[in-house]
Amino acid sequence: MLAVHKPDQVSTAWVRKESGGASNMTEGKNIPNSSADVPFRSKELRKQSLIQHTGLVGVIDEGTKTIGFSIYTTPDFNEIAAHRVELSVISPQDGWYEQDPLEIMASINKCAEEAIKQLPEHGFSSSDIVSVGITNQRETTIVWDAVTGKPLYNAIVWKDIRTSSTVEKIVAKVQDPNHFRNITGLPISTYFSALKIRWLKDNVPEVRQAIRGQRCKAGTVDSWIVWNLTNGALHITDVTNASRTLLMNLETQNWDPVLLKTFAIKEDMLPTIRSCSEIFGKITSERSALRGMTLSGIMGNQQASLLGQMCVKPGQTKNTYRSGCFLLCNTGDKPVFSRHGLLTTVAYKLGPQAPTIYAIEGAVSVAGHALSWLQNKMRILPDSRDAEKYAEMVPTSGDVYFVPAFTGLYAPYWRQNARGIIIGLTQFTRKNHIVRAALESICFQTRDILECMHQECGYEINKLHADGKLTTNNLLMQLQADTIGMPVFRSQLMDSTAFGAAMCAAQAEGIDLCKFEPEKRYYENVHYDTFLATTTDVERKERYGKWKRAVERSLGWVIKQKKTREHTEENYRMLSSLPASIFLISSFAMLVHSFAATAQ
Ligand SMILES: Nc1ncnc2c1ncn2[C@@H]1O[C@H](COP(=O)(O)OP(=O)(O)O)[C@@H](O)[C@H]1O
Ligand SMILES: O=P(O)(O)OC[C@H](O)CO
Repeated sequence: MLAVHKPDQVSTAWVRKESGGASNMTEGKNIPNSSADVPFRSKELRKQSLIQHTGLVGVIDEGTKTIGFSIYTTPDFNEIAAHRVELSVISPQDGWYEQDPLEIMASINKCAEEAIKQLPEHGFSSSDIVSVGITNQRETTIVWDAVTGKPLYNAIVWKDIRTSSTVEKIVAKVQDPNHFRNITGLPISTYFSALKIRWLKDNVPEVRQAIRGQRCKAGTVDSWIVWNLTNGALHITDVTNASRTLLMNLETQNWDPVLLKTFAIKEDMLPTIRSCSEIFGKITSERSALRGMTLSGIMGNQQASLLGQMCVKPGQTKNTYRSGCFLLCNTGDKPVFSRHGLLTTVAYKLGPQAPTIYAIEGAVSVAGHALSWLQNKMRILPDSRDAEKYAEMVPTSGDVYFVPAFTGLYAPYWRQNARGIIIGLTQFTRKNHIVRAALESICFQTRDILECMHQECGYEINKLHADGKLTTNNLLMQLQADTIGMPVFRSQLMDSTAFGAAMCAAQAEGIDLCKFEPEKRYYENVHYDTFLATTTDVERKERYGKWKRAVERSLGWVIKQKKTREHTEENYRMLSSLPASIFLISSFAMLVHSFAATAQ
């Protein structure tokens, strides 16, 4: 059941044609964005407000698949100019995902240049941009030479699993995948940057050489962008990105000496950790059309969308549906440590003196990516945007379940040895059933995480905020409500991530974008489409039970990790080179940490 939801009111039927914004969804190589492509889904929301503008904010949105630069008016939030391009992924081996750091910078520069060119037609110029914010894919790691400014290897992308065997070795040694959880909030997993930096150090001679010469810098993509935009003057990251490295102490919000020692990473390689919203410095790169502008916001993209969705009160939860899915639940100023596989992360810190707000997160590695796979590899979908049309042609998935564990399963399972399965096939199964099962897999994985969140935090989560490209798929949204038995509020803002990042950047300049309160937003139109559940408890229980059985069958498929370069490199001795004493030190330090925490 689908309804348009105005604040405090569920109104008449939603008309699909009004959703609009299709041009923003284009998956072409270059994704043009005209002035008509303001970030709202409904045409009615595109009305220019009559309020006095207080300057423009630019946002660099560096996603895994798409890079964009958008320019917004303040204090209202209207996207008046934007340019987006797709970013290539290099996959030299199964489970390896890399991106070219130079392509990242070239794309950012291109997007900024093209977006700025659109300003005069709206009566603005680049000098009206008062601040620039960055939001980026998290965990993805880049190392570069501080002297030449050149990358020393490709970026290793968050979902890359080349360090699986290292993870297994560490876990075997410490006997607990959660050994560092009460320091970092994270399990030991291929997902996080520490493992990637360590791999680069052990496997790339140029990196080792640069480390020896004290010229090696490492960081997540935000740091690489800032370094380049400031000609190497700033090596910084923000606390949300730092909280995804497995190197940051959640309590002190500094690099943790024990973890640095454990992964043999020198602190001087790493960026300084700053808040999400402050005046970081000026953009000086002569390659950038943003030269002379102030950089004042940095946030990991999933935390940015939590903020952009206005999930500012404990218990408020959002899910961003993109290549992966990322559910974050705001837990206020106290970190909640998970016992069921969720991550504890920094949600935001809106200024050096502002309180740190935490979130608990469940990450799903494969969501929209499953549709891309059906499109590009299986070729049963002409385009992932056709998924809704294909899935609607059948009333159910025909009892087919699809567990897209292409690189193992993330939360709440954290099983690297799982692999994808499609189960329940009969002679009547058609491609439409499989497409529908792929959509349902996104919904079931979301439910897995929501159940955990409920158990971990005790919050009565009774609605889910949804955003991300995939949410244009109405059937997906309806299936989601039907799977979890609660309303799904689809944001009318096309891009909550950019909104969160824009809020951060604007705030440092003293401009409040919507004051972080939904009711203070300057536009008064529809905020959300609401999708209401149409299933009964019994139906949900039965289908979810089957999903769980399918997941069971996907676990443990990989008996031994495939032999990769990582295993054959003579010089790769992560754990053999890791003296037992380090683990003793780390265990001792953990005891001290726990003791300190208990004493408070
Ligand atoms: N209109 C759509 N309908 C269904 N799926 C879509 C649509 N647009 C994008 N996708 C899916 O969303 C994913 C890409 O979203 P995007 O936000 O560009 O990715 P990323 O977060 O990785 O940068 C792809 O996996 C694609 O399959
Ligand atoms: O750009 P996305 O949506 O793939 O974001 C990736 C996440 O930040 C990874 O943790």
